[in-house]
Amino acid sequence: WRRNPNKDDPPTFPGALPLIGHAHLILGDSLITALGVDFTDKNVLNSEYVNAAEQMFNILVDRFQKFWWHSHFLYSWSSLRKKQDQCLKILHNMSNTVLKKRKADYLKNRNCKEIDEKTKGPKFKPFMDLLLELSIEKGAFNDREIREHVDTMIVGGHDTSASVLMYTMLLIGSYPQVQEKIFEELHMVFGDDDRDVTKQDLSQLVYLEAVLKETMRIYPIVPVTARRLDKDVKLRNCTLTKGRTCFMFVYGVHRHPMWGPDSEEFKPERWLDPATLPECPTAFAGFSMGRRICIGKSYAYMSMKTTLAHVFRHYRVSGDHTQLVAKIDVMLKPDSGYYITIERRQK
Ligand code: HEM
Repeated sequence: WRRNPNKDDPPTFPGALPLIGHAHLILGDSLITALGVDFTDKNVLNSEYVNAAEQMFNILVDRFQKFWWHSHFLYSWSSLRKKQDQCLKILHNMSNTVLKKRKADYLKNRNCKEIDEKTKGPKFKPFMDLLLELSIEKGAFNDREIREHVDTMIVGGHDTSASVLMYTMLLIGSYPQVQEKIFEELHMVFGDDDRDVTKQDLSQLVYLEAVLKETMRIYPIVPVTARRLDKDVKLRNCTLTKGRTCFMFVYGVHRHPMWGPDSEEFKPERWLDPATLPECPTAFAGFSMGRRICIGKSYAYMSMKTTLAHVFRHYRVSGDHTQLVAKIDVMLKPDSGYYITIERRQK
């Protein structure tokens, strides 16, 4: 199925999986656990929000590319700024709604929760409830600060795992021998059973994890990261001065010669032998690195492995990564759509 850039178009191959729907499920699941709100409910995560988030990324890149808009004064008069305000209104509206709803629920259930915890032990708490607890019980955050965390969480968890899954399927579809190895590993763990995936299963899906890592190396969906320097940083030939913003080109780091002469090739096996990986611990920055590394990393691996374990037990994917034209933006997005076909495996 070629994922058409026009998301409303139906899949063109019979029997194709509703991947767009699934992408939303992944996003929905991660945000239920993070924010405690059901984002698979179309009234909560609607296309208006998704479009606004996508447009916001485009606006950021557009402003960055036009130096005259770097001036706050000139930018404040631009049409782009107007568009930005409209998008932000939609985005903030969403995080405010989430915040209001959870806060009301939190206050309503506060007493029951205390009794519950005393009698039944601690229960699972979404990240959002932890923020609210710190805010309401300890005064650690005000509403604006919580809302900003909610914004970060929605943007951080939005479309990331879904995009990585699309790239992974494209590469798996382009390398049939990789697909067969995945199938064999799945068969070893699950046999012919169509059961759900457990945490213990996930730790056994070593090759599948290597495939995910290799995909994120070749196609890092956050291809560039930015940091504002809070002190001077001395490099070999120059010093980056405090107060500047630096951009790190993750896409380039992932294809650097330190990965070996085959750095441009898709080889999941390299992840199975530490000797074939670069010595530098930050050579892989698919989830960024350091203190601000992605907080959803472990969750993302679990959800992506679970999804792939379900898909590849039943379906065979064909793809052609050579047709992919990717565009480096805030996220690495395909300009060409994804060339993927899916068919059911014969029993
Ligand atoms: C394969 C999936 C994912 C990838 C590749 C990914 C990648 C990243 C990257 C590269 C950053 C750092 C951005 C920077 O340094 O400027 C980041 C930050 C973040 N991610 Fe993820 N992410 C994924 C999934 C998720 C999920 C599922 C969630 C939430 C449930 C999440 C929540 C966050 C948050 C909150 C931050 C900001 C952390 C901070 O600034 O301290 N991510 N992610």
